[in-house]
Amino acid sequence: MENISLDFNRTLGFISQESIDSYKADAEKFNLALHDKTMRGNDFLGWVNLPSSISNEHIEDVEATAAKLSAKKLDILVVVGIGGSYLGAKAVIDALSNNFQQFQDTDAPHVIFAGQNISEDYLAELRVLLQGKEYGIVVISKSGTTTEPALAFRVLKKDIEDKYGKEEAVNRIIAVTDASKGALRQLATEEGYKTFVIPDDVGGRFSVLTPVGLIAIACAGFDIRALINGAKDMEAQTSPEVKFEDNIAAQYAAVRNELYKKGKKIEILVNYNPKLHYFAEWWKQLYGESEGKEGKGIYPSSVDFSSDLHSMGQYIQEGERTLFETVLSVKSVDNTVLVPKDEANLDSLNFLAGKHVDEVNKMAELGTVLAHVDGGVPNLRVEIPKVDEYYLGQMIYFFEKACGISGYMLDVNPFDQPGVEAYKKNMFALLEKPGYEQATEEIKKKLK
Ligand SMILES: O=P(O)(O)OC[C@H]1O[C@](O)(CO)[C@@H](O)[C@@H]1O
Repeated sequence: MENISLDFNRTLGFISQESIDSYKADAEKFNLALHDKTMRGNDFLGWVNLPSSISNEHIEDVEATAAKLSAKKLDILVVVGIGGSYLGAKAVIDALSNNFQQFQDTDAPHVIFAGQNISEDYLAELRVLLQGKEYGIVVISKSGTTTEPALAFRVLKKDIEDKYGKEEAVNRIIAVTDASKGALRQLATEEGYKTFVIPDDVGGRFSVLTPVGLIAIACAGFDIRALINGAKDMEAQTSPEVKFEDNIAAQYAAVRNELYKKGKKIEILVNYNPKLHYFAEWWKQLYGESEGKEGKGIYPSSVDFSSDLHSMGQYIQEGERTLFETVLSVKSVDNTVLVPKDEANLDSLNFLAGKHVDEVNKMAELGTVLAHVDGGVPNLRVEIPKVDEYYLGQMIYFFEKACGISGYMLDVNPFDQPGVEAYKKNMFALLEKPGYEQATEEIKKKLK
């Protein structure tokens, strides 16, 4: 069985192999610390051995729940959540779905999302869509109190109860939340929703392999066992028993930290497959929320190539030299399109006649890497044999483990997110939430 692989040779013109190797001791120490739970944030390390600890009974429970919902012949499943409570599911479902899935008649429901923004138009247009559809809801919140999903669910809960009646609505709602605390836990218990627990020791951005991601991915009709198996294999391949020189998670952490020390402050995750757009969104939260602390951290960015070569290509080629790229390179595609010969050849593309379109994409990828490296942008490459559940599972765990090691190399706590509270406090003060009277007064003075 092939594995995903990491190639950082096109960073060696900017940093040395010796400098990368100098991270060996730290990388191995920090990897071990993730398993021994001996460093900061050690209350949130449940993800480290999660893949190998998921029981068959749990998987069967998730699959049975998905089957029960699907038996209702749902047109749509609405997943309500924000941040890590939706990005993992969105990333995996998008990566595995037909590019035009919304126009496909499939046995599985179309999975769409809500509560990931505060757009009145989005919610209004979703409500209209749902009126004419058979649907269910998965509402996900680890804290159970995040405003965006809570607001969306308050609206959608009333709608689904109005449409189906209270009793049937309960059969169409699944809650994924804390085992014992939070508003969503209380609501789910009072209403009698089928609930799944987000383990206390797994933070949102690391929770895609818990019911947070698994329920929606299973309802979308995808193979969560293969996803978990990929993650399980990568858990083994990046364990502390695997030494630095063979451990791609440790190496990725070392290379990105050495590039950061050399002034490369922005990492751009690059894909050449539009289905991976939301994988980058998931990766941005994972790294941005784990490392952006104490005035430090690589800023995680992303582009969709070759499309964004026509929008961001100029900056990446010739802008401020604080960038490096990590390219997600998919080895094999699922379909075949050959370039046809055209007698008139007005577009002068007959030199491509008979080639696979993916061959053009691959040469665009290689040509871009060479141009960007020549332009002063170090390049790493993660090769993925194909985009399926198994290799997505490998990718998820690879980036999670590397993130933990990298955050410790940066000397931050990778597993908290104190900075996310600032906007919430201001928002509640401006909305005059009860209990925020003093904050309201202060913020209004600030606005005068
Ligand atoms: O699942 P919850 O508790 O609603 O949190 C959603 C997201 O909001 C954050 O807590 C940030 O506010 C993320 O860490 C998390 O993934």
